[in-house]
Amino acid sequence: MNGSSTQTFAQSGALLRDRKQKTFKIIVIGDSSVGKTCLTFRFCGGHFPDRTEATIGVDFRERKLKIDGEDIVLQLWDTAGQERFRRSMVQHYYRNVHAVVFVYDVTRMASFMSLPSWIEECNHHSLSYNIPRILVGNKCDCKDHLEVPTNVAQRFADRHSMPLFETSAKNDNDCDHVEAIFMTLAHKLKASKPMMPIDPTQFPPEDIHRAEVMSIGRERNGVEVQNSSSCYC
Ligand SMILES: Nc1nc2c(ncn2[C@@H]2O[C@H](COP(=O)(O)OP(=O)(O)OP(=O)(O)O)[C@@H](O)[C@H]2O)c(=O)[nH]1
Ligand SMILES: [Mg+2]
Repeated sequence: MNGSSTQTFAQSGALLRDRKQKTFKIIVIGDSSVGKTCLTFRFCGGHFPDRTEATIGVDFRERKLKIDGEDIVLQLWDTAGQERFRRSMVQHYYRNVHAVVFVYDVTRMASFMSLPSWIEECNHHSLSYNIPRILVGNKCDCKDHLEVPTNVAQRFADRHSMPLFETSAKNDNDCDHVEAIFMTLAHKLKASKPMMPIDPTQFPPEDIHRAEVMSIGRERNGVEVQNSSSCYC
């Protein structure tokens, strides 16, 4: 394992630097404030970020891994949970996706209740049922504030044929490790049918960057940008 990095669209040209390297696009979706940014930052940046703001559009984070002697890149798309910050980007999220991570907050039942609508959005964008999908309950460190019992989440996960992981981007000592979750996914992806490297003609970062900048401009002009709410514990 080596070479972690976090980056935004502005730097994303680097993602295309080696077309032969297998790159897997993983989208991370779920309600605002469930901890998508913190989870992806923990895996790619190696620690819990000091502070986060609500994601606007999407942020890229990527990490190179060596699996069975082969270099692969996990490219995590940390998407915005707030509808107004994701509207213009949704089409891009779902293009050429190799895996989906659904995130809810174990201390906030509403975020768990929203999961069907996130699944529905995936289905609406014709995502193949064959691509790996996993369910992640975040903020397990807030033990005194649990609202989503594990057995309820497990039943939901079983119904949707997804593995369930409960974790904490902040402190994963007592729960599933963020590292292990993404490594499990990486092994699964690596073992799946041969993947095409991301094709720059179908994945033009410049266009996406333009879309993101436009979206930021619109939102910053029209509405005050809210910070992510903090932990519920
Ligand atoms: N206690 C605790 N707090 C967390 C954890 N993960 C995230 N948080 C906090 O939850 C808040 C929201 O985290 P973000 O990662 O910004 O949430 P998000 O899902 O990316 O939100 P959007 O970008 O708006 O969609 C922040 O205040 C984090 O510090 C965790 O595992 N434990
Ligand atoms: Mg975010």
